[in-house]
Amino acid sequence: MTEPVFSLKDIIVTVGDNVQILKSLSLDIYDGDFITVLGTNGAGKSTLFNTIAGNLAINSGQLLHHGHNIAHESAVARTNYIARVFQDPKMGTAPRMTVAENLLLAENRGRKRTLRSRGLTKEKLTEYAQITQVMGNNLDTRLNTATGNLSGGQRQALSFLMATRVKPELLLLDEHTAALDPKTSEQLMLATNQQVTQNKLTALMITHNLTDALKYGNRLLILNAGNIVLDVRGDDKVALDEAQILKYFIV
Ligand SMILES: Nc1ncnc2c1ncn2[C@@H]1O[C@H](COP(=O)(O)OP(=O)(O)OP(=O)(O)O)[C@@H](O)[C@H]1O
Repeated sequence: MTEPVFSLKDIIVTVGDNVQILKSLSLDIYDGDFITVLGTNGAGKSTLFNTIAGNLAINSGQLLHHGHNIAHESAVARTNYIARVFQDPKMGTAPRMTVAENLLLAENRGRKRTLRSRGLTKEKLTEYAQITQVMGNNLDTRLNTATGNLSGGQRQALSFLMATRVKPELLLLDEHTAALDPKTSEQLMLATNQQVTQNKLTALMITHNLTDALKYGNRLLILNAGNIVLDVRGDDKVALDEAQILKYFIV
């Protein structure tokens, strides 16, 4: 069987007075997995992402990347192979820089100075027009606009493109469509699915939208009280419905 790209083994995370918020959580993430992550408020979904991204220390257990324990690696070091898109459109982009400048910045992430691209050439701008056009929200007409002047949907689409400009080994989507109006949210979700499947990205997506969780991805997780209570993939996921999912939403 293929080795997982990331493996969480018996992860315990405690806060405050020894309160466990992840309780011996184990999870193997395989190349190409597109996993939707559900759970009640406070179930531990963002804590799981913070743990994987290195924003929260683990108390015990192992976090393996291709078999190597990265639990003590800094969050900054992990950005070389893990990318994240947050719920808040203001995060993930530099507001005073233009769309094109932000994309160039993302492209240079993790590269040595000598390998950096030569700046915003005509060819680059043509390439950026093509990749932004795919997002279907006129971002391609705003390449020279300061990011702070974009709509929330355009800014989230840009955050997504930046997170995936250099193909990450793991993409963490943290309710990235939740702050958008229904139409814009659906548009970004469709573009997300297209990009994740076409580019064979490995991704975890937290959502409170049961329809999206069922519709997208090859695998679905439900967290409850700091642990995984359901982990289904393939045909088992296809066979799930909202009523079955809701049975796992125990507060
Ligand atoms: N740094 C922290 N200090 C104290 N408690 C924390 C910390 N981080 C998370 N928690 C607590 O851990 C629990 C899980 O929080 P988490 O944010 O992971 O839940 P969630 O599933 O993402 O919820 P939501 O759907 O509301 O975003 C909550 O009870 C939260 O209050």
